[in-house]
Amino acid sequence: MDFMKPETVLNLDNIRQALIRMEDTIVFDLIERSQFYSSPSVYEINKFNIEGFKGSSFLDWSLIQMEKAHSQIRRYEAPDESPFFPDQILKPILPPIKYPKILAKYTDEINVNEEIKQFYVNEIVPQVSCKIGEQEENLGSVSTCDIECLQAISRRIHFGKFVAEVKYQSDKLNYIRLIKLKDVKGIEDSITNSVVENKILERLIIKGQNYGVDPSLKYSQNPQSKVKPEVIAKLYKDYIIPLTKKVEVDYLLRRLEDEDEELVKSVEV
Ligand SMILES: O=C(O)C(=O)C[C@]1(C(=O)O)C=C[C@@H](O)C=C1
Repeated sequence: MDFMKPETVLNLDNIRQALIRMEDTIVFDLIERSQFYSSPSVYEINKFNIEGFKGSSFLDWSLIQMEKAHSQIRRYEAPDESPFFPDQILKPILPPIKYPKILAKYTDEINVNEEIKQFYVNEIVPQVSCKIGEQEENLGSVSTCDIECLQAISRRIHFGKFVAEVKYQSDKLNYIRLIKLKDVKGIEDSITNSVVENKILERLIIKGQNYGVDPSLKYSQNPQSKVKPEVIAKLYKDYIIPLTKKVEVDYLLRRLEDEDEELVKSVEV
């Protein structure tokens, strides 16, 4: 898909292909994280005395520095990128890109990164790290690895906005009615496709089994998967897919803010 060509983005098959490709990134990033100890110091508030950063963790501090640098190279101008600290990012050094409008005007306000950070730290880290505890010399590596994981998961989850936009466009009158009724359950049901969800979970098990082992050991007695494939599938089932759906619902609930008023009025509820 090409963000300069909205028709390639607003296509459910293309979006689902992109989501499948993102599974690879996420699975590999989690495998990277599994080399390290859980490292609670990275997440503890005020663990290190960093000037001007009272109330933050070392991870937050690292993430802010990274987002400042990435914002200057235009990362957050792309419609598929959402910063964790939107009020801290800087103006790009490179000239702005004029992306055509694909999503509704309030898109940047739909941001679940705080929830992503919470489940990443509280659920993912303890389940994927090789050991509970820490190794002082690895704290920096842990935080850079965490940033990779968080950015990949955030991009995947916020892709829900594109899914929601396609679904809205393909069944506008029904969605306008559901949105006017504030029928959250109705919207949730209409965006849910259990067949697609089950396929994702099955595929993740296979990816975890294949990507997580040294290919030369694949047929040995004890190939030792680096992250248990079931753990990856369960993280998707319990957090990544539900949060993607939350993004879709949150996006749709506001969709009439960017719709023709006459059309909205004409839909009876
Ligand atoms: O592919 C879709 O239709 C989506 O809405 C995305 C997604 C997902 O998170 O992968 C979420 C909800 C659907 O039930 C199926 C899959």
